[in-house]
Amino acid sequence: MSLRIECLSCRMGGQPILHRVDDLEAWPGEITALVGPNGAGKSTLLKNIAGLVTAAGGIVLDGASLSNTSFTARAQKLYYLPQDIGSNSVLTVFEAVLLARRTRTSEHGHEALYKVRDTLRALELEDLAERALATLSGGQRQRVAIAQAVVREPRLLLLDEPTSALDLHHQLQVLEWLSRLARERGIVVIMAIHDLSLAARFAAHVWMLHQGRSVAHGTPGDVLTRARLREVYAIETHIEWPADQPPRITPLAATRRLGI
Ligand SMILES: Nc1ncnc2c1ncn2[C@@H]1O[C@H](COP(=O)(O)OP(=O)(O)OP(=O)(O)O)[C@@H](O)[C@H]1O
Repeated sequence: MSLRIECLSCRMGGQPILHRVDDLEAWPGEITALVGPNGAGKSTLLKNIAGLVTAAGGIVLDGASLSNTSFTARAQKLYYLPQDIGSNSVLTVFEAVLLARRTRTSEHGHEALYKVRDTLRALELEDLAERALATLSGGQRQRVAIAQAVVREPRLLLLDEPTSALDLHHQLQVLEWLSRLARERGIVVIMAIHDLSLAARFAAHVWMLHQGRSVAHGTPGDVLTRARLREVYAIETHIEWPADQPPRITPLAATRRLGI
């Protein structure tokens, strides 16, 4: 399975948001990082792929256009994890993840319970299994949302800043686990992310958006250059690609005052 974006344009609130975003491809077994400054159009692009927003242009999954696929049929193939996942639910963590599993498959009995337990264990959520969602911290809630996404076993996983609320341990733990899942299950994972060091470390491909346009795509080394980060993010950076350590992209200074 691969996903291809062809000449995608989108308007929201009467305004053009995405402008002919073209020639982007994501492959199974790998994480594709979607990067760009605030308002670049990352969430809008993910919502387009998920079918939550109407767009003109092509979204092609496995050679077939998703644009003509019903929302229900899309939901069988993909899962979109939004940026805002606030919840006041009285469901427990276990019930919420089980419900996510059961709405995806019709399996009965122990299999769903095993899947839920495995997923909770992988995300270090076992100790929270009986807690109500409404009582969790932001980072705990975010890990439950990731569990709800993954337990459904989608073929295409769209994650909007999935590590934004996580501490350093859980950022690495979750991204290592997602990388392994992508590899083992052959899932296409597309993840919007602001931390460029994590993008460089975990993504095989990077799509960069700026002002609703695709400005670069390719390997992290090709896309995340000092010159491009200066142009797109208006920052000076120090970038290292050590052979024996993870890549480091350190922001040094903003090169112009941001309008406040
Ligand atoms: N419902 C809407 N109506 C009108 N404009 C919208 C709507 N949703 C988003 N926008 C605008 O579309 C542009 C892209 O927003 P989007 O949320 O896709 O950006 P983003 O790259 O995900 O940003 P961030 O990094 O801040 O999450 C922004 O200028 C935003 O204000």
